[in-house]
Amino acid sequence: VGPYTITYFAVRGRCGALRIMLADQGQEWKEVVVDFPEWMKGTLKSTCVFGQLPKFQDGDLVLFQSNAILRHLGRKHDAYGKDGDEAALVDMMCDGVEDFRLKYVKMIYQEYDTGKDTYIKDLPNHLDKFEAVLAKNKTGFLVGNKSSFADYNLFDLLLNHLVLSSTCLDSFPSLKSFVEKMSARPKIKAFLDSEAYKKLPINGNGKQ
Ligand SMILES: N[C@@H](CCC(=O)N[C@@H](CS)C(=O)NCC(=O)O)C(=O)O
Repeated sequence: VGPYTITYFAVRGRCGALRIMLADQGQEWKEVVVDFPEWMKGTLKSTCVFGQLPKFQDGDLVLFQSNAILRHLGRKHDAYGKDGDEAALVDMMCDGVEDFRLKYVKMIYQEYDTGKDTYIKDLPNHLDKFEAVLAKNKTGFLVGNKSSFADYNLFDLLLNHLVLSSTCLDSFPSLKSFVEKMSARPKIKAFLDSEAYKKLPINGNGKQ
């Protein structure tokens, strides 16, 4: 096992992308699973910088905020663009994925029953932005010609959306081929096929 430890609830949630990234980069990591009753006692929460999980340890470095963790891993594993300009574009794309993820999470946790259909109807207005970037770049990645943490983040969120609506990518050929290619990368495929991945629900409230 490498230097990495993820402390999180037993869900994919905000650790989906970073687990896929670690797997694809050939890294091993330790999982510390926190159950909700234990979390509610507040002891661990009081030690978390923003009172939330995930917590990520890289040796003595302790990090919170899932996107900061992705950036850290991007820097360490050469998945942050080839130069400063590409790094800026990777940041931009990751922030775009975060905006999209926040909308998804709001629908799942606050308005699943009343808002799911509208959310699905409105999805093309979010997907078309990523479709355009992939179609323009032509390499199969959001930025440059190799995978960055923004790709893993988008890939994870698209997998969630395919569970929500299996046909949602049908009119987005670049997104469809992006998901197919990412899914077929041998280490990602092995991870997605693993029990460790399959046993975890996507979200903490059982909605998907
Ligand atoms: N911006 C933070 C959000 C973290 C977050 O929302 N964590 C949730 C679980 S996904 C949490 O810890 N909830 C329990 C609580 O707030 O007490 C990130 O990206 O890591």
